[in-house]
Amino acid sequence: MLSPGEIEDPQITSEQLLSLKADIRIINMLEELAHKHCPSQFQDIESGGKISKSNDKASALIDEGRKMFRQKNYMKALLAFTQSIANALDKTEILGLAYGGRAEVLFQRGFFKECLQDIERALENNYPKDLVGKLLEKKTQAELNKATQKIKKFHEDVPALIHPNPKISCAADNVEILKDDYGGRHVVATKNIEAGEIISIEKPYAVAIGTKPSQRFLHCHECLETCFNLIPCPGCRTALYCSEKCRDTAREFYHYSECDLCQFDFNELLNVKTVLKGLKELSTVSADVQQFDGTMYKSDRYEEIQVLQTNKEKRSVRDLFEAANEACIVLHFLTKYSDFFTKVQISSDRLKELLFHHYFNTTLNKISVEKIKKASVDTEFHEVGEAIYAFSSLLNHHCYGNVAASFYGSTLVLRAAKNIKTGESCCLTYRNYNFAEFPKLVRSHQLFKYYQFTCTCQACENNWPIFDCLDSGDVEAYQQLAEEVKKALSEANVDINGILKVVTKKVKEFSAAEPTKVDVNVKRIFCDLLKFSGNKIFEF
Ligand SMILES: C[S@@+](CC[C@H](N)C(=O)[O-])C[C@H]1O[C@@H](n2cnc3c(N)ncnc32)[C@H](O)[C@@H]1O
Repeated sequence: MLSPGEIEDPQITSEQLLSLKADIRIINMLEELAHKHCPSQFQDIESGGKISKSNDKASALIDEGRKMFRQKNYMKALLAFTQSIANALDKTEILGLAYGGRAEVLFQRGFFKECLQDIERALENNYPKDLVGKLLEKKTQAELNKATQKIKKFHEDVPALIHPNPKISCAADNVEILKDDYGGRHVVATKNIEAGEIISIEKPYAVAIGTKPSQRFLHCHECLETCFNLIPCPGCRTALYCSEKCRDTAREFYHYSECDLCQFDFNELLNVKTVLKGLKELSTVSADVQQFDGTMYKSDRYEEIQVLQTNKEKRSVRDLFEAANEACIVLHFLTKYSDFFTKVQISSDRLKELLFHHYFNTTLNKISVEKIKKASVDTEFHEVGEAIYAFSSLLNHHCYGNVAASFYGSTLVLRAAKNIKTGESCCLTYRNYNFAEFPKLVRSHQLFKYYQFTCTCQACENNWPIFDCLDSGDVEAYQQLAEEVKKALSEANVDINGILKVVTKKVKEFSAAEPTKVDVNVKRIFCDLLKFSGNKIFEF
């Protein structure tokens, strides 16, 4: 793909581009430049070839899976068989063999329910007749062992909203959405909220799985739940799902055309998914329901997503170019290689504009979906993917945020990370740019780079020092608490709720003044503990 540096033209400034006003005029001007400087970029991508499913590749991956299984490297075996399943052609013996191989691995690791599902799938996909007898023996053994399976679900149930907000579908009745000239829309407490209280429980509008094998071969690409026996999209070798339900939902709402893009290695772009889903929604929902009347803020409606901030007017030429270039490339491939325009009534120019708009809208509002690795006072996080949320995106940034995020699959639960007073803004700490870890200069630079604003939070205005220079606080009491946390989270004695009560009590005692080292540590432990009932990493 053409890099923005290659079209850097001293004649153009972002002011001149933005003075063209209409997005389509900006995109067309940048497209013209791209054609002038790199006329072959579409062909370059096309010459990489359409990478479709291949039984040769699938067969090689089965061999790899078997080798890993013999070496007792069960995780690598699982990844190889799942990749083989993604590559194998539907209803072929190779697909049957890949399911059969994975069933063996799942049996070995005690995932009997998943093993039984894969045995059924192997049988439905032409598993070789001479090997069926052995597979059925495994089935009998798995049936016998099913009741002994230890891990039945990968996280606690998503909590319930006890007092729903009458105006925001995913929120509790303790917040409202306000708007001002400086920070735009933001979320404000309408009553005193105690540390730990739920603010919202929100499902994403769209998600995009990460690109690493540990992300894409162990999680559903639609709901981001952990799954050790994913099933493939029958059309491309990219998308994998935890169930037929997720596969069908994805196909209905965005994969209907994304599937054709996947074959050119456009790896699940969040902005493209959002546009495809939005267009499908607009074309299928009746005009009455579609009308955004402002009485209820909804998380599953495109209007809410479309009007999320873009900061387009503050972007550099480089950013504008990248967005325009991506929009033109996606349009080219959709036009040439999919039947998108027979499914959705829209002009090419309008589609380009929407892709351009959502490029910015997504980069500014996307939230990273995390998993937590069990530890005591030093918790590790791993990203599963990225998602876009209509309400949670409205929380502004604070370098010592008062809201904690936990994920259950892709469902995002926001809770107060300390006591929040009526009228106070509810804020997250974007990309974890917190005052204790990053000096003000670094925070300002990064926040401006990613979000185009200058932070004026208490920590920035009052120049709070970084962790090492803070007052210590009651260290003795902290050490005692840290020991209790360690004990409560030790393998033999996991008692999240008990220890959470103890830590919540401490967090509620925080004063409004500059935090001490102990305050910062206790708040971090508190936020981590809130996450323990959500996504976790499981040993396989
Ligand atoms: C994810 S959005 C938050 C919602 C946004 N305020 C809106 O109106 O849609 C991020 C953008 O909000 C604004 N913002 C967030 N935190 C801010 C803060 N502390 N001060 C000023 N602007 C802020 C910036 O424009 C930033 O790019």
